[in-house]
Amino acid sequence: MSEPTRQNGNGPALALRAIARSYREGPSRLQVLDGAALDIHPGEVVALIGPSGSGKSTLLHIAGLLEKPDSGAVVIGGEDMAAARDARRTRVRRLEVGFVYQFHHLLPEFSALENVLLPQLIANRSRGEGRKRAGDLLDRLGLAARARHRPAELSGGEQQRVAIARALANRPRLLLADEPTGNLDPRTAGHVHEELLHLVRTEGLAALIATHNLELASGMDRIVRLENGRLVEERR
Ligand SMILES: Nc1ncnc2c1ncn2[C@@H]1O[C@H](COP(=O)(O)OP(=O)(O)OP(=O)(O)O)[C@@H](O)[C@H]1O
Repeated sequence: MSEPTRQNGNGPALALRAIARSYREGPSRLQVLDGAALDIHPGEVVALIGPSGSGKSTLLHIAGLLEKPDSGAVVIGGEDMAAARDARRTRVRRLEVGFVYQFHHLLPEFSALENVLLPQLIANRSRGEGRKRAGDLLDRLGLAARARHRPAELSGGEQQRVAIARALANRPRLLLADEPTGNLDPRTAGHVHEELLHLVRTEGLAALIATHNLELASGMDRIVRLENGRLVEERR
């Protein structure tokens, strides 16, 4: 199978076009997304805001190829992944998309370093190269001394930093994050958020970060708000 091609050029890293998604709700359907559209260019960090239940997680799952829209296009690197076959979607998801959740979802029996190494082994990177990348990312997140610790031996902030390193391990073009600091105390959340932004910027990624925290949102390049199933650019 061919490698996903990097057609960065001047095109967006992610383009969402007319995304619709509804869920069954008893006898009727709940239209969560109804024509949502968004372009994110390489190097851009976009905050995704909207009230609880407005569809932020649904939108992130669709952008991250974890879920399919009912209609619309999800263009990653110039290719519409909504129309792609499942094997292709899985491959692009593994190599091109990094995901950070509110809870770390690290594998408890593995060390921090191994948790960052694993997605690289799944993507067929050599163990040596993978360890180097994992060590480098943990180092940049201030976790050099914690690399051999298991998740249960780490603080909440440290666990989220490992989850961030894991998301970036395969050098994705796109980082998607769903309340990545929502489970941390405000001070730690601020620190981890700054480190996440710094890494995203130095790696030149595009990022879409859902947050309820308007202060964190205001530090990003743009803010988009989910409203009645559509994305509205927030004026600043
Ligand atoms: N798999 C599903 N089946 C049925 N309904 C769903 C499913 N996933 C989400 N929903 C519904 O879709 C709506 C949007 O949910 P979603 O989790 O995307 O919102 P959100 O903006 O991320 O909310 P929060 O800020 O509370 O995390 C909600 O009403 C939810 O109940």
